Amino acid sequence: MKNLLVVSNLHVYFETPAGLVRANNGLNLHLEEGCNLGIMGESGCGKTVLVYTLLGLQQPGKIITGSILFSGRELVNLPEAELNHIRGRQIALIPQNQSTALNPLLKVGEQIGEVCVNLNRPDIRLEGARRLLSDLGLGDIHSVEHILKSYPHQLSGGMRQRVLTAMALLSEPDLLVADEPTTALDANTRTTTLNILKEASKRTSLLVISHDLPALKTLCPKLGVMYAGRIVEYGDTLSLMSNPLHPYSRLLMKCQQAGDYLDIPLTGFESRDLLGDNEGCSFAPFCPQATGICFKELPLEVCLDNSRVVCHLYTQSGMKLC
Ligand SMILES: Nc1ncnc2c1ncn2[C@@H]1O[C@H](COP(=O)(O)OP(=O)(O)OP(=O)(O)O)[C@@H](O)[C@H]1O
Ligand code: NI
Repeated sequence: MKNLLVVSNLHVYFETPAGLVRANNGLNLHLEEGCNLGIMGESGCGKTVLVYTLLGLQQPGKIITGSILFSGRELVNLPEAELNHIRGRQIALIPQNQSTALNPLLKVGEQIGEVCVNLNRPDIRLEGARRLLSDLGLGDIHSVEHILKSYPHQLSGGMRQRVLTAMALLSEPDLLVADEPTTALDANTRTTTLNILKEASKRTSLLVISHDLPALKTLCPKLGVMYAGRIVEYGDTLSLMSNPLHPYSRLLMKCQQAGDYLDIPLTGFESRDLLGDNEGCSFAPFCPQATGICFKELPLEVCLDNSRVVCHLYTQSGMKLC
């Protein structure tokens, strides 16, 4: 299948008073057209930085090198005017926090109208939004009308999620990025959100960032595990879950089985660890299988059947480099 997104050796650094924060540090990933990809990793490993970099929304003070090919087009260093054309149109975002993502002072219908104007698509206007909202699980047209005339605070979490998803889908994007779509939701809203995203994935490819492994299992056939600014393992979601290869992935899966929540750092890894220019593997200090080389040399990516893993355990065994 053709790749929609190929990220190669992406570095996103921030200059801060404490030093250089290496938030994405040699990150590789690819997403095939029509195939959803999930990314999981504990808090602070650089997931949201990746999302904002894909959308060209990083703040001043950052240094970005590497390559982001989207539909064959290089996004790194693309002029703002051209990025503007891609952002929100070909790549859309459902932001992390649905309760603050909508303007509390404007009715939902007005906000959707604004999106249409920004997209320069007056043709889709509210008619398209009505259809989308109804396709996203509001079969009853009166409910749709009710939503359009409501202020965000008058809606339930599930309804706000439908509105945000409908707004993101209005431009018929090729890629929809959802940053932590189920975090901090009650069980009902979480189920609704998963159904909405499933419906959305009939129209577009999804990149889902989440701590919620069961949600990723439901939505994404492919999974990337992220640690300290890198994807350390990539593969089929089901096989990665049942047979993780990277020692960090093994730890993640074990914690999930035990029901631990990944907002709590599970390795003792802290943001300040992104400050050092590690010679070796960032996970080595926490890795039960680390050997001398892990502290000295950065492991290269190794390709196994359907997966990729960045770990000396596999480079040492003579497996094929990607
Ligand atoms: N503009 C910035 N300037 C300096 N450091 C930044 C900036 N943006 C992000 N960072 C740092 O980059 C690191 C990664 O942050 P990021 O928000 O991507 O984490 P995350 O994986 O999304 O975590 P969470 O799961 O908690 O959302 C953090 O240490 C953060 O403090
Ligand atoms: Ni985040």
